[in-house]
Amino acid sequence: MKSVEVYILSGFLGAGKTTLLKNILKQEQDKNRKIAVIMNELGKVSIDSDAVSDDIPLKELLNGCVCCTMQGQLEAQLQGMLSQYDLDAIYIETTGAAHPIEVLDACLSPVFAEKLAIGSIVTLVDGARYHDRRALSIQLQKLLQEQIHHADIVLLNKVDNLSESKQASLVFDIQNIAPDSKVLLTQYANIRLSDFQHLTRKQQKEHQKTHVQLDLHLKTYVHTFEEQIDFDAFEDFLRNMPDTIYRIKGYLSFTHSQDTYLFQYSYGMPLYLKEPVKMKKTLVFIGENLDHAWLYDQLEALQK
Ligand SMILES: Nc1nc2c(ncn2[C@@H]2O[C@H](COP(=O)(O)OP(=O)(O)OP(=O)(O)O)[C@@H](O)[C@H]2O)c(=O)[nH]1
Repeated sequence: MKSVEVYILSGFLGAGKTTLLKNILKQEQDKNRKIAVIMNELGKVSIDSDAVSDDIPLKELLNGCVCCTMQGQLEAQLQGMLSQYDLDAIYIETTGAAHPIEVLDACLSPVFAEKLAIGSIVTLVDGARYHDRRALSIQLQKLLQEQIHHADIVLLNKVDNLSESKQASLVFDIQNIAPDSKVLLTQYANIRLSDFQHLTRKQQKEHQKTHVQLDLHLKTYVHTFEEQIDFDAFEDFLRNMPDTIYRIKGYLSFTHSQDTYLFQYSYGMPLYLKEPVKMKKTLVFIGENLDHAWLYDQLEALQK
């Protein structure tokens, strides 16, 4: 019986996991391989699921992290996919707060032992964020380190935001943490399947368990706008919000235009992309110790 390859895409919030997944799915489809995707998001609503075309089986695990509270659900999803489809590979996109080994553990249930072949753990690192990692809380720094330490391949991504000397020093730092891992410098997570498929998996190393809810205090907040908002006021809000908001994504529409925009924010960088389809105007925030009442008031005020 052939076994289904499983790949785990890991990396901190906004590092480029969905960008990588899109690249990979295109290459897998060009090779006519049958692929399924499991996406795990910390928030209650899914923003990234559009990255996966309708002909690819997709299961979403929302509002929690597979590495702690949702391991059982991941096992159930894997089981369901294996019985429903004849697959070549399953990709699991973890939340930015996930510990890759905990996710791996959930895939190693005795129930699947003969059906799944763990391919590799691919960890993405946002170059500029990693360079400034000391600004993050100790727990988050530890998490970034663990995500790198357990990777079979590390992508130092967003190198377009890094000077050559910073790139070199970060590769050195990463190789110190993960001496046996392959490290690639990437822009928009542009790699080939052969870069990460059929790597020899390392032995599982000892790891320190880091739970999203208990240790990291990472919280999510979801806000839905009824009305269009003022663009300049929104940009002011972004400049003034606490720097412990690490990630925002969702859909917006502004008073100056009839268009809907997909909005992405990671590590200080906002990005607005015109969205052809009208979407509910919902933003998901992820950060440490989020003050929900403050966010609610600030965001509601943007509609006035
Ligand atoms: N400048 C630059 N931006 C990038 C690069 N790769 C990804 N991005 C952008 O970074 C933002 C976050 O990328 P995603 O792929 O959504 O990141 P993610 O890790 O899936 O994010 P979460 O699921 O929220 O953890 C998006 O706006 C991407 O277009 C890169 O190499 N350079």
